[in-house]
Amino acid sequence: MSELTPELDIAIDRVRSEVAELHAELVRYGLVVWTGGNISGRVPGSDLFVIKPSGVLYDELDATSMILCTLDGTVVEGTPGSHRSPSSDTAAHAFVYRNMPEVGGVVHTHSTYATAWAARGEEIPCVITAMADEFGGPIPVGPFAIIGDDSIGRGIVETLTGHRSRAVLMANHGPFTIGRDARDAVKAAVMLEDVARTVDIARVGGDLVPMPQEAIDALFARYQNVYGQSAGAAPAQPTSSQQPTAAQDAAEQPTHQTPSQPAQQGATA
Ligand SMILES: O=C(CO)[C@@H](O)[C@@H](O)COP(=O)(O)O
Repeated sequence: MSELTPELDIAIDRVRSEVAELHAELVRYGLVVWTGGNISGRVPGSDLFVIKPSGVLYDELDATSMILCTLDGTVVEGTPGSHRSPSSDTAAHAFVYRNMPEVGGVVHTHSTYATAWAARGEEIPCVITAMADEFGGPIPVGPFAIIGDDSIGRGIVETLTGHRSRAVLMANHGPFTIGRDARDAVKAAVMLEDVARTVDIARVGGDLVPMPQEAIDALFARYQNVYGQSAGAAPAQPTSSQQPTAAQDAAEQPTHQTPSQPAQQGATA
């Protein structure tokens, strides 16, 4: 296990806070009921990840209730939250982190429309530009696997390795999503449920109209590389009515020189 240096402690605390806060997004976007979903985040530069405790209500979650695990899914004893059992899906998340080094976050939900496609064992065809943007093609179905060993994680890795999609519909179970970090994986889960609902409703009304592959490729490339704000985008300037007065300016001058902050990272796709 990684040596617990002060720098690593800071990184762990940052991931704890982010993963804890992101669970509220699952509730906000209607992706979970009760405790039926989980998020984990890899601690960058280490062989550790943070995951939610099993069966704990989302409004009881905070940074200290997250559970620190090694990449084999073992709880790091003596760390905050380690008195509880980690998520039922800890083995699956750990398997993904061990086998997909580029993945920094994993999410699992039973969101309604995505889980309905999983119940049919049917991939979601890429028939809307929102899918091309976010997933670059269809949302694949993974094998039926039950909790208890590496089978769910193995199914996720075998399905998503080399696939553009950051989401997989595990047959008869529900969606798992991956991302470069936990926030990216949560975004994938949110966008997945949106497109699953749209395509499901569209299909009720009639035949789905396929999109040309070259259009899907072009949309995916644009969205992944151009959409949103560039990293160096200047922060929004206040409008004339919001111009601070001289007094406000003076009041906001720091009493000490703080190091200049890097330009605000713009929102990215
Ligand atoms: O899908 C399942 C159980 O089948 C779990 O992912 C879900 O209930 C959430 O469990 P946890 O609270 O993360 O242990």
